[in-house]
This record gives sequence, structure tokens and C-alpha cells, in this order.
Amino acid sequence: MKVAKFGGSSLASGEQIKKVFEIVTADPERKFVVVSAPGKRNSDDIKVTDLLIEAAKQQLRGDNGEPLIEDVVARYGNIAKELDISEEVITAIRENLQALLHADQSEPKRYLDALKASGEDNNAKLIAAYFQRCGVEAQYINPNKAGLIVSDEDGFTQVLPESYDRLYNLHDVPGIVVFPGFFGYTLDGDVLTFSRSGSDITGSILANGVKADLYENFTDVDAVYAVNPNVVPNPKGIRELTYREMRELSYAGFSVFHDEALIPAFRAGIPVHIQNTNNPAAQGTRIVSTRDNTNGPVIGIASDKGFCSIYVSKYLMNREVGFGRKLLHILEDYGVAYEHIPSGIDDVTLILRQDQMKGDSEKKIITRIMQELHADEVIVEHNLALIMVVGEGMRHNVGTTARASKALADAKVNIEMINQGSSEVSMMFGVKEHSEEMAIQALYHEFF
Ligand SMILES: Nc1ncnc2c1ncn2[C@@H]1O[C@H](COP(=O)(O)OP(=O)(O)O)[C@@H](O)[C@H]1O
Ligand SMILES: N[C@@H](CC(=O)OP(=O)(O)O)C(=O)O
Repeated sequence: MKVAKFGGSSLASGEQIKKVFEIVTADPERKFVVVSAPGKRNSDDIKVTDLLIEAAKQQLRGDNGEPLIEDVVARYGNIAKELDISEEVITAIRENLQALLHADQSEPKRYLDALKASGEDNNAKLIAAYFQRCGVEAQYINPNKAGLIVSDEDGFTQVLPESYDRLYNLHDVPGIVVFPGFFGYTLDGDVLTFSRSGSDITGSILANGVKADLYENFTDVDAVYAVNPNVVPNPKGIRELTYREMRELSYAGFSVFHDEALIPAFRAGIPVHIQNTNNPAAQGTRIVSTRDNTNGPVIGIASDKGFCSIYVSKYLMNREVGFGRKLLHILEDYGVAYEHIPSGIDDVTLILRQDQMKGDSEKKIITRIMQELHADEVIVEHNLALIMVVGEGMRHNVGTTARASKALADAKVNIEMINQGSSEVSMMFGVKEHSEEMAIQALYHEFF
């Protein structure tokens, strides 16, 4: 039995949904179908999720979100027309969106999440209606009814473990299950969304819950490529990579698969197969526990912008008991999470996502580090890109770091920081954002 998840690009129009129907019905093993909200039809288009977020924000600040909601209804209306689905489905979608738009706003985050989640929820209803119209037994299933329970205790949405056993009961549903991605329900019955692109996470949770043999993730590319195809044209496709490699690469910028979506499938030992809705005959990319390391040290190179570093130096830092704890405590006081901490004898660098530094919090953090920790020097660097060079083969190959540094030096890219941290399958380079693309291209040409 397989779980097949289709992303927004695979569901952006009626024509796309017809392809999805063909794919699902071509294999009787595809019983569980997870869907995103309609995505972009072309590069200038707006995703339904973004329209819903903007409508909710307008309403929350006292403006009128109605016109944007009508845009959303029109998107579904066009799809319904292409698929020849009855007007009743669109009337129900309009009523649902109107009710959500005018719902209680006393908890703005809950209000926003409910509107955001409606993108996938209404799409799942519409797609189930299309399958039925085509004479295929299919049902929309609500995540609350199915028992996908989540919490946001640590500030982000996480599935509760009891969900998995409950989801197993979906085997009792006759025919194809059409399940909306991107959200679950709290024990109190409130909607909570995962982070952006989180339908991948739902697919993985469902695969674990129903004990699927395979989690198929359908998107709009023939494979996961060794680098972002928007940075290097026609890059090499990856046939197979391990969960660890994919986790590192998706964390570091491979937006093709959500970095939180691997753990549920990994824990249940379920392989993930990334495929192209527009070209299902392509081989795609399989994510598995182990693979042959015959392709050289590096499997992929990912990068992401928007980081800053705080460099702290103090003579004899290594002897000072509690220095690290006090430093991190200061960050905690400002609600700031760190990404990496490369360190030396007398110095340490904290790498953070810089959008966390709201208002004058950066200034206050620096002042406290100087005053409370008596640091000799504190230097903040903004606008850094982190480049992650990933490959299980790096453990067995000597000189990979040297090759990478030389490639960057030859391309005249200044390395701000290197971290080969505890992960044995990746190394990270910090460079200025304006050098990011050049660095990726230089590294790609060195290793592929
Ligand atoms: N290394 C990579 N390999 C393949 N695609 C990548 C990679 N890095 C970034 N992408 C981008 O990810 C896109 C697919 O992800 P996304 O737009 O979220 O798909 P979906 O709509 O199916 O959820 C591709 O079109 C591509 O532009
Ligand atoms: N629709 C949501 C969730 C999602 O997974 O979308 P997509 O499959 O288009 O990345 C978003 O845009 O974030």
C-alpha cells in the first residue's frame, strides 16, 4: 500500500488534477492520496495559501479580506469548471471560506491557521468530488476525524505520537482516501498548520500511520538534483540518497522536500520516492536507509540565505565553567534559536537566522554579552549564506574539505566560516550572500 502526496504545482489547475487522477488510478496500491492547496500555474501566479494568508492578515488589521477570498473561490471555480464538477461544490467552498473569514479573531494565530489550512481542506474535497465524478470510489477524510492530533508546545506544530495508531484505521475506509495536507487538530479541536510546504510532513505521518510500503512524493521535477536547478542549469539528478543526506540537504535549502518530513517515514523504515507529476515515467529519486557509495564523496550541495553570526572571543574561554550556558541563556531571553555553534579555544561563533533579531534585540544581546560575560570582543556579521556540501561518501574520502576550499578560493569566494560539526555526512561554509551563487557553481563543477 502506498501514500501518494501531490504538491501545489501538481494541483494548480484542472489539467494538473487530471494528471493526478491518471497517476493514482494507474496503480491500485495508491490508496492514500495527500493533497496540497492549488499552487502556482506559472511563475507570476500566486499560491492559494498565500492568498489566504494575505486575506487573514488584512482582516486582522481591520481591512477587508473579502476580495482576496473571492480570488480564492475563483481559483477553485476555474478548476471545477475544467473538471466539470457541480456548482454545489464551489458554493460549499465559498460558504466555508466566508465562515472562516468572519470567525472569532481573539486568538490571531489560530484564526490565521484555520484560514491557511482551508486551502488544502477545500482542495481535498474538490479532488474527492472529481474522483467520484469519474466513477472511482474515493472519499475526503478530515484530519480530525482520522485522528491527526498535533500540539504547538515548543512554538511549532508537532504530531502527537498517539496519532499514528489512530491513522491506521484509515485502512477501513473503502476506496481511495483523499487527505488534506499541511495541518492537524489540537486535542481541543483547533486547526494548527505545519510550517510552509508542510503537506510533505502530513504525507510522511500518514505513511507511518498506515504502515505504507512506500511514500511517493509527486512534484514538478524529474528528480532531486545535486544542486538547485535554478542556480545551475540542468544539474545532475540523484537516483538514490539516504535519509540523513536528504535531511541535511532539505534543511540547507533543497525546497523540493520539507526537512521535517523525513523523520516519520524514517522511523517506520518507509522509503520515499520523489517523482514528477508531469513526467511520471521519469525514474525520480529514492530516499532510503543505506545506499552504495560509488558516486564519489559528495551527493548534493544546498544553500540558504538569511543568516547572521555573532562572534564572541574571550581569553581562556575554555577554562570558564558555564560560559556557553550563560551565552545561550542570553539568546533564550530574547526568544532567539541558534543553528550552529562552531568554536575554538578562546572564541565561539553563534550562527542564527537573522530575521529573529527584532527591533533593538541585537544591540541588547551584544551589550549583555559584553557586560555580563566580560567578552573581549563581539562581532556581528549580517547577510550570510550557508552552503552545505553533503555526502555519506565524505567519511571514507580524504581531502574533500581541501577540494571544496580550493574551488571556492579559485572562484574568489571568501569563506567567512567553516563548520564540519558532528555530522559525519556534511560540511558547511558560511559566505556573504552576494557570493552564494558563485560558490554553488564553483563547488558543483568541482564535485560533478
Ligand atoms: N536540488 C533540487 N532538486 C530539485 N528541485 C529543487 C532543488 N532545489 C530546489 N528545487 C525546487 O523545488 C521545486 C519543487 O518544490 P515545490 O515547489 O515545493 O513543489 P510542490 O509544489 O510539488 O510542493 C522545484 O520546482 C525546484 O525549483
Ligand atoms: N500549501 C502549503 C503547504 C504545502 O505543502 O504546499 P506545497 O506542496 O505547494 O509546497 C504551502 O504553500 O506552504
